[in-house]
Amino acid sequence: MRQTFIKIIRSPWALLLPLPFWAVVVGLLYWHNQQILDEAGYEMARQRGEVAFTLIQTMRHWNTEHGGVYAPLTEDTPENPYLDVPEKTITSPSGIQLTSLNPAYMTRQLSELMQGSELEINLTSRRLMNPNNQPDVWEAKVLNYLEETGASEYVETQGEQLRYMAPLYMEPGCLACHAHMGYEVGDLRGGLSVSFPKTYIQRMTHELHRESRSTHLLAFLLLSATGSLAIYGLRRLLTSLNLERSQREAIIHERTASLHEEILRSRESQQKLNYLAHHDELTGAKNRRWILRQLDNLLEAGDLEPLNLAVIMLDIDHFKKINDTYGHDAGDQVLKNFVRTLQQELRETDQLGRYGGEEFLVLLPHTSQEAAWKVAERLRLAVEASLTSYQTHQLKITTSLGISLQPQQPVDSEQLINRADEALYQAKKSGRNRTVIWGT
Ligand SMILES: Nc1nc2c(ncn2[C@@H]2O[C@H](COP(=O)(O)OP(=O)(O)OP(=O)(O)O)[C@@H](O)[C@H]2O)c(=O)[nH]1
Repeated sequence: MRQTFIKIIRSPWALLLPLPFWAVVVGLLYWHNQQILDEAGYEMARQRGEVAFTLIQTMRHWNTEHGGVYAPLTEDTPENPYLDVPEKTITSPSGIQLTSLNPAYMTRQLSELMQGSELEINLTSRRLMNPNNQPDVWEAKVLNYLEETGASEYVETQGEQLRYMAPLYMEPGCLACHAHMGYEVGDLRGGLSVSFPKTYIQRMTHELHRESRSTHLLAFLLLSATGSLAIYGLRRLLTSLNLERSQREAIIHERTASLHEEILRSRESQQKLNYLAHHDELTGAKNRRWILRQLDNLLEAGDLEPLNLAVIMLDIDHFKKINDTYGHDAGDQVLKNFVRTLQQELRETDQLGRYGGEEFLVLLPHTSQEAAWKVAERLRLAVEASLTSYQTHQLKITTSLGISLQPQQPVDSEQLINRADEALYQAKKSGRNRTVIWGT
């Protein structure tokens, strides 16, 4: 989900994303606003119709309350043929003929006067006295509606006209003229319709519509631009975060690698230290400390029968000569080859260690004097037969060996070594390249 979001934001089309989004949102708001404006237009039309109706109705009340009013009898105001009241037409003391105008007659005259103007009114009747009050099709339909629902008004657009109609109910004052038609107080007698061109409302709402359009367009542009800017900012933030992350990853990678190297180095040096703790660096044989401890351990373990542990001390004959003749490096090579030769001849349980310089110790546990002699001789002969290649030279050496055996009366390691050393000394003294057992 998070990855998909990041993928969308980073796509080249992401900056255009706010456009359809805000087009839909602002479009809906605009549509809603249009609905409100249309409703406001309808309300304006209704109020205009209501005002006109109230004015006419107030005049009709006024007329009714006076039991009709007199106006001079003229060609435009003839006697009302549908009015059946006493003194319908009278003559004033000055000889002017005055005829009685009831509310219906007066309304009709007003309606005729208003004809052709922007606002027209029309009086309609349910039970006709005056055929001029015949409702048109729309009015007849609305009268039925008003009678059925008891609604106080009705507004509708008809073609290019907005039409408003409100009911007229029979009032006590009206009965004087209309009782003979069978009306009772409260009966729907007819209605007064008001009509005016739709353009009247359109004129008033046009400006509002225009303003609404430009406001919504502006809002759409601003919101889309802000959205695109926000996405642009987000993309930059993502890029910089990404960069920072890769830099951090590179640093971590680098540090991990160097840490790894460091660990390897320290492991290697630890291994070397461990090795050097037990071995002689030049020859690879066990070192002096180790071989002496090993001897102590063998003696302390106490599982050795007397005369069953042999210690051989051996020394290269005239080794100094090799150093002096061929150099120290040649001497080193001879020492290494010497150890290799000895190791090849020894069992796994036998221990070889460098005692010092060109002197070595071999520990032979569970070995009798006879067996130790054989081993020593085998070693001596192997060394004698070996050759060390150094540059163009093939160097030959011999070795002298002294053997000491653990006696009946136990002795310590130092005594055993001293005895082996003494035997070695004897071997050297008696001509070298030989084996001597201590005490024989
Ligand atoms: N190249 C080399 N020489 C060593 C090493 N350790 C000791 N030596 C040399 O070994 C020689 C031992 O000489 P000596 O003690 O006189 O004994 P040698 O010459 O073998 O004579 P003998 O033992 O009497 O036969 C000395 O010259 C030491 O410097 C080493 O690790 N490498």
